[in-house]
Amino acid sequence: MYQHLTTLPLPERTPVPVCDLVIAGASGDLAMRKLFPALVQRISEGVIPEASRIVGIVRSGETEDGLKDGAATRLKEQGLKSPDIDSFLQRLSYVRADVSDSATMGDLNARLDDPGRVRAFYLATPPDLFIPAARALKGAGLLEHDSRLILEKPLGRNLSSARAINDAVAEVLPEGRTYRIDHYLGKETVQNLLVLRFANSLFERSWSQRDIDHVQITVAETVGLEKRADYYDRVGALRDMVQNHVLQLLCLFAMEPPNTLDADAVRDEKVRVLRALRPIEGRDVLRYTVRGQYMAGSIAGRPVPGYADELGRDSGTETFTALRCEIDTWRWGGVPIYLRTGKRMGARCSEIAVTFKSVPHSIFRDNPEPNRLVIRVQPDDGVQLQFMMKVPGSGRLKLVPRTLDLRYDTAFGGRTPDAYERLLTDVIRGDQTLFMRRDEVEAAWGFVDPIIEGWNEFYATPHRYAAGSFGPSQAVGMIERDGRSWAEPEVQG
Ligand SMILES: NC(=O)C1=CN([C@@H]2O[C@H](COP(=O)(O)OP(=O)(O)OC[C@H]3O[C@@H](n4cnc5c(N)ncnc54)[C@H](OP(=O)(O)O)[C@@H]3O)[C@@H](O)[C@H]2O)C=CC1
Ligand SMILES: O=C1O[C@H](COP(=O)(O)O)[C@@H](O)[C@H](O)[C@H]1O
Repeated sequence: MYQHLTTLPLPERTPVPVCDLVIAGASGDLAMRKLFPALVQRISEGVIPEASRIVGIVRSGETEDGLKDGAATRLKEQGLKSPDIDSFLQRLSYVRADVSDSATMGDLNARLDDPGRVRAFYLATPPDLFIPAARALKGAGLLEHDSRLILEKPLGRNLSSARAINDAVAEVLPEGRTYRIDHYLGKETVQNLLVLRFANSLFERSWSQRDIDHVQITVAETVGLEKRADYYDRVGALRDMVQNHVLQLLCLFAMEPPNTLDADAVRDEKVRVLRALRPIEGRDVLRYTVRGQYMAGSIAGRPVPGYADELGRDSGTETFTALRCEIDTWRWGGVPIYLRTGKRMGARCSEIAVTFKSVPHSIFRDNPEPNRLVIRVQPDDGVQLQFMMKVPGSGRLKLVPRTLDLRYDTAFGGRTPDAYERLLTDVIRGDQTLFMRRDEVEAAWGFVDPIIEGWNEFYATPHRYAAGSFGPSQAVGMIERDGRSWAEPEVQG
């Protein structure tokens, strides 16, 4: 049905210039699972030019050959092909340095001997290193020319620590060369949200309180702590997922049309959404938020332990949160936006489900169900539109809801690039559209901070939910109080 689409050429973008990409934290989980695979892919496709170099910063005493063997093993485990891995390894070298100490960066400085190349430093390190690392790189003279600095999330753990990082970074390089990653922005379907909204007049005209009853944004994961127990237990679901990924989805969903696709035009509109979010403060957290922590349960028939067992101790950290938000603007006034995210849920699913208002008057005996548009971010990325149809042959116009299901893979075929593939090449190209500007990050913390303060005062203990469910019953109660119910994501067997 969508065969003709597969023959359309992909849009051309400006070529990626030759670069030196330096990764601090090159032996870490993020580098091994996300950054290296993305680079293998981009190099094998010829997107990153051959002359480019990847330099990993490590602190261990292991030899370069040993480090490369370790990287090759991890990449093979992830299903990447040996010739592609070899091609990546030819461009990869390591230097030993402490990224927070400029005195240790002599070798790195010597390695970066071509000022004509685009130079980017990726801090895939614990976030408490962002300030000392930025200063040390500056002190070593490495942030000159057109150098770029890439910062991973989470940027701080509240507004004041985020500001401190942003201030320190601003002292060593301008905002135009600072790339704050939120990898959700690199996901194809998240970018498709811009196209869906602003390249189709059909939707934009209905995109407001006039036609939309409510919106549900779900980012559900089946994984638990993985190997990040210490990090996660200090952070929790609100800081780990809502402050960044979930609020970014909300921004792209709700923002006004930007005048152009320029980085600042898009980011100006996103920041307006964040600033218009109605604060949830004090005791309101009991009404408009839910905290949860998973107990033992089963996912897809497999038993999984509870959070405290995985962690090895009791904890008051939330692994699930649901919020009822409102955006105080003319476009969105009165439209509840329900957000929920959690670990160890019944299915992995990220989606934005939009429920439109019911018809004002039904001329049928059956009441038509409201139209629903589901923007599926992952898995099975695509767009589903539910509307009412007549049951064929039904004499009295019997109505049923049916869904038009447009899936990315069916529409386009081929492989969908991982978010980091897109983001890494955007840094090298110098395109900041899919990166968070400092005011965005700070506005997001400005919304999240009062919730955390309210939790500390009034809501210290999260409710329990069984692993494999979609969160605690209190989250169901929160939406049912409004006479609505959660859209249950499809559970995969
Ligand atoms: N892993 C993930 O899926 C995600 C991670 N992130 C963020 O990415 C960053 C990295 O996370 P992750 O890879 O999981 O963490 P890891 O703990 O696995 O890796 C951290 C890396 O930083 C290195 N490092 C620490 N201190 C220094 C230093 N002073 N100088 C040089 N290198 C140093 C470590 O080297 P050494 O081995 O010598 O200690 C290690 O390679 C964090 O900010 C995290 O929040 C964000 C999203 C997802
Ligand atoms: O940033 C993070 O994202 C992952 C989820 O990313 P996804 O691309 O797999 O949806 C999450 O598991 C992790 O806790 C968080 O730090």
